[in-house]
Amino acid sequence: MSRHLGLAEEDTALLRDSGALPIDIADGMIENVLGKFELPLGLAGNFMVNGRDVLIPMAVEEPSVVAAASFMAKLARPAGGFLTSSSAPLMRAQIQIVGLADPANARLSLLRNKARLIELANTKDQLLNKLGGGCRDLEVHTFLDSPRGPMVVAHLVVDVRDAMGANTVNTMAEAVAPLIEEITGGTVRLRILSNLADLRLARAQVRVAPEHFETDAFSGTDVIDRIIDAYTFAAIDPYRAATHNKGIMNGIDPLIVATGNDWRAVEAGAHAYACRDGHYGSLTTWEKDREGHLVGTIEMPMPVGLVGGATKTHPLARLALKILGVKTSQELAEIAVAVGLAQNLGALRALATEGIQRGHMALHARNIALSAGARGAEVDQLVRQMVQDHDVRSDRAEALLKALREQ
Ligand SMILES: CC(C)(COP(=O)([O-])OP(=O)([O-])OC[C@H]1O[C@@H](n2cnc3c(N)ncnc32)[C@H](O)[C@@H]1OP(=O)([O-])[O-])[C@@H](O)C(=O)NCCC(=O)NCCSC(=O)C[C@@](C)(O)CC(=O)[O-]
Ligand SMILES: NC(=O)C1=CN([C@@H]2O[C@H](COP(=O)(O)OP(=O)(O)OC[C@H]3O[C@@H](n4cnc5c(N)ncnc54)[C@H](OP(=O)(O)O)[C@@H]3O)[C@@H](O)[C@H]2O)C=CC1
Repeated sequence: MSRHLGLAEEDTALLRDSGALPIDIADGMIENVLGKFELPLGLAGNFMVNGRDVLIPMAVEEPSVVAAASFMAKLARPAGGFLTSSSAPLMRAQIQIVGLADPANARLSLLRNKARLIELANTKDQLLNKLGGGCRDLEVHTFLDSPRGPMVVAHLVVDVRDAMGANTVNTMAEAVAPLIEEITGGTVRLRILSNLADLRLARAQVRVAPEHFETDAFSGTDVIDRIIDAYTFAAIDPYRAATHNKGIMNGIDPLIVATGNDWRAVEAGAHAYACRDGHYGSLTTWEKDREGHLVGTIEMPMPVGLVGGATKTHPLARLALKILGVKTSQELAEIAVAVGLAQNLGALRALATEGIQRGHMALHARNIALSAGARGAEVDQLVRQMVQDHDVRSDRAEALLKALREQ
């Protein structure tokens, strides 16, 4: 496996070693370090993204996630896998201005001084400028009747290149605050990025022919219609959309965690974007094309980096990026949404046909066996029995284990 992944000796040792994150590095990452909390790191296969085969490292505790993603990536391959694109890595930093008698006037004064403000912001990150990034634009939003009086919010729009960019844009926002006060005569309060990263979008699309969905119980066309009904349910009903989008994040979060990125930022952006039209809806769409093939798309914010945060400090995050073979944050973002799309399809296919429990519980049975106290070969024996009997429960696992040990 290591040879197939092109890993060096030390990479393989890192994966085998339970001490992949040295305690002194962990101690430098956060405060009051007590120890380390580990998660399984799996590898989803079969993914082809823009014609390139790519293995997906996934750090996750939930069974059947890696299997479902791999399964759907396999179904996607005959029609070319996933096609992706993305916008430039643009993040927004917000600067809140209060105490203004004349918000409309303040807005125009800020826009008149746009070039000065951008220039000042760009003095804060010479390296980013050299790399082709930097502050690109200024937007000004006015809230005339907030419960605390008028409020003006300036947005710095910053190309953060291969960083997630929170620290980068926060530094810029703090740097321009005094000039903003001078220009507007108001008082600056918050200076912080927005996690609604709606200018940093990643997109993926996939196409699957009906024959790949065919089973003994369902025709391929029937499965496609059922998947589209399932999607429509999420599109119209926020109670369903929350679960549907959770299924998408089942694929995305494990990749974000494995690469040392900030999953809270990705989650916040995803759900805020899902209600951009004033209605919480699906992050994906599922339709049938003229040939009767199922076509799925996803478009959502994906603020991820290859530098900064824990991406460089956590040894396994570096290794995950090496396995992915990505060179830019945009490539990583595009792969992340492709995995989210595959994961969504996996859940919809199962839910719309046989139901989620058979496939999920068969894999979850290992967890149940482990928590009942089974170890080594006992785990497989318990799993085999529970799956065969369609009876995956803790009390059953405990009873089976007791009987096994008494033999
Ligand atoms: C679980 C499966 C894939 C079984 O599916 P299956 O058809 O019973 O299994 P199979 O043994 O025939 O395997 C089919 C393929 O699945 C993959 N596969 C199968 N097993 C493995 C494995 N161990 N490791 C890696 N890959 C695996 C693999 O690609 C394999 O093909 P092969 O390689 O054999 O040619 C299927 O039942 C499935 O996709 N279920 C959906 C599971 C799911 O979505 N889980 C997420 C958790 S539920 C949740 O939290 C979200 C939800 C559901 O609420 C979201 C929503 O409501 O929208
Ligand atoms: N609301 C939120 O989401 C918040 C998140 N955070 C946290 O912020 C962290 C991410 O911030 P981020 O700004 O990415 O991290 P860093 O500040 O650690 O890294 C970004 C810096 O890396 C340098 N750099 C080197 N190579 C590149 C390159 N190719 N592209 C871009 N920059 C490069 C840049 O300049 P230089 O080295 O010269 O500075 C850049 O400013 C995460 O840990 C996140 O959890 C923090 C606050 C709020």
